[in-house]
Amino acid sequence: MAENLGLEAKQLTDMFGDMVQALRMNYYPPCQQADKVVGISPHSDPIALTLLTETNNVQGLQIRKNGIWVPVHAIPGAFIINIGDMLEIWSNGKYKSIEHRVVVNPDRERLSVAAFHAPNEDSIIGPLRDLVKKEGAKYKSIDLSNYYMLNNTLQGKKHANEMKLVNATN
Ligand SMILES: O=C(O)CCC(=O)C(=O)O
Ligand SMILES: [Fe+2]
Repeated sequence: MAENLGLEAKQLTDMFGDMVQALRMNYYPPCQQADKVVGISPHSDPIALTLLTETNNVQGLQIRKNGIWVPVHAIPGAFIINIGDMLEIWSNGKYKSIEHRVVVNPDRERLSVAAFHAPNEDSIIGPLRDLVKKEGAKYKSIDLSNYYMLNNTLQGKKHANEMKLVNATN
């Protein structure tokens, strides 16, 4: 991913410092009125990178592409990799975090495990210096504790959008 940005791999991996990994297990009971509810509201993950697995192979994850909800057909047993808001910010907007939601199934329960990857607490969240030199910063730089204090509701791409500088073009 770093090479694709014209950087050395180390420049991106160094951003994680002593990396933090957090696991979330999600359980979505079946719902007879599945079309009237959501399993998880639309959001992007505020961290850097998510590895996700649908443990009982029931689909339900959808990503928002060009304003349209697209179902993810995961290969059974494979990880789904989602880019989080931090990677969008570090890459100065070259990588976009993915907005996603989960719909429920009328007949079957669904289980998933998400492994979130983020830097340790003394990190600064902001665009990588070499990218800023070339193209100017499109996002603010703030320390991690303040970053996590940004409104943490599940509401679209909250963190990425709040970090965006007003004059940035994309
Ligand atoms: O259950 C899923 O497939 C997605 C869960 C999710 O988006 C999350 O835990 O942040
Ligand atoms: Fe998520």
